[in-house]
Amino acid sequence: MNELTITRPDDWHLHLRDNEFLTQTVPASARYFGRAIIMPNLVPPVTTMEDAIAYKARISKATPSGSSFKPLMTLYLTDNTSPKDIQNAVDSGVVVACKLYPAGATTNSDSGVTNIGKIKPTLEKMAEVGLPLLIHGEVTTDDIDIFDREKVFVESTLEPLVESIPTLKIVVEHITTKQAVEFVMNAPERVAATITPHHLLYNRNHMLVGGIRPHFYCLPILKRNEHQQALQQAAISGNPKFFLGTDSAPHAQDKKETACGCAGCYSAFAAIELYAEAFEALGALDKLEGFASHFGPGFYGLPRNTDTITLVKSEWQAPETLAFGDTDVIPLRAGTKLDWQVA
Ligand SMILES: NC(=O)N[C@@H](CC(=O)O)C(=O)O
Ligand SMILES: [Zn+2]
Ligand SMILES: [Zn+2]
Repeated sequence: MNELTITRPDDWHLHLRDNEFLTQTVPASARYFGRAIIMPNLVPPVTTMEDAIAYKARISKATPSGSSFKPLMTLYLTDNTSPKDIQNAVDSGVVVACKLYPAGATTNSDSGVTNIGKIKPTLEKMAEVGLPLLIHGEVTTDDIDIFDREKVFVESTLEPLVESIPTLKIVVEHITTKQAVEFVMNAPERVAATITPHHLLYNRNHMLVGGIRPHFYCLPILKRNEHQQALQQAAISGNPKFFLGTDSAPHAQDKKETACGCAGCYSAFAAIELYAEAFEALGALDKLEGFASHFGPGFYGLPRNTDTITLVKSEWQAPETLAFGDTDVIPLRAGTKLDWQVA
């Protein structure tokens, strides 16, 4: 297949950062994504409906004229997020979900939730009003190995949470293990997962064999190839619980190439192109449209986009660097050949 036309896709997990960065990050995603779930881990985080409205306005200002790109805003849950905050968020009509970062789990998660038990009434309120809970699913305790943090979170936190609030919609974000795949597959219909392009295309060997490659460092960290294979099978399965979320998370080059580098891969410049490559390698290009364009809106209860985009098989080279505020970001696959382009 040399050409593929699909319903316009959406990105259900995206970091746009803020202020001077928006002029680069927003046009990159607005190029062909219809909508995106905008992650709230700014400094300070987006914790109130007012913050979300103001952030949305800054994103809209950076959206190219003529683009129909729609940011879908989220709130960052803290130990202090109250049921009233949830009600305000829903009433605003701007917030479509709330994000749970276990405190200390990832970039800008210091104000995250220290103990899920503390916000049970808030989560119950979310269930009542139908707001999905988006979860960075990793435990953070020192005694748990970084490669096991998602697996342990599934057992210790997700399984009891799904039971304890029987109507709460949950997205396990950026899953990276076969345990997470199995958990989501066996969970009720109200539980889904996003899968990133980098976790489909790479495993920890790509990051660590022959030299350490900081631009593959993200959280949850790349795992063994058997986990990569489980994610690939989930993505091409046609199961609507698994859908596209890039977790495109740009950091300036000097924040990645340093003694203690930040976690996050920047993929938004070529996201659907990278997914197409991954699906093609699995002989499953026919499954891309469901994953990228149908299952996400289905889960969120939103209409599908009504127009299409066309992917063309035609080799090009990913840029070595891209502008990022007054610095640079090194994109995923910098300087290498990509097979697909959006016409
Ligand atoms: N995925 C990452 O490695 N980093 C994300 C945060 C996140 O999604 O966990 C970021 O904001 O940089
Ligand atoms: Zn995360
Ligand atoms: Zn993320």
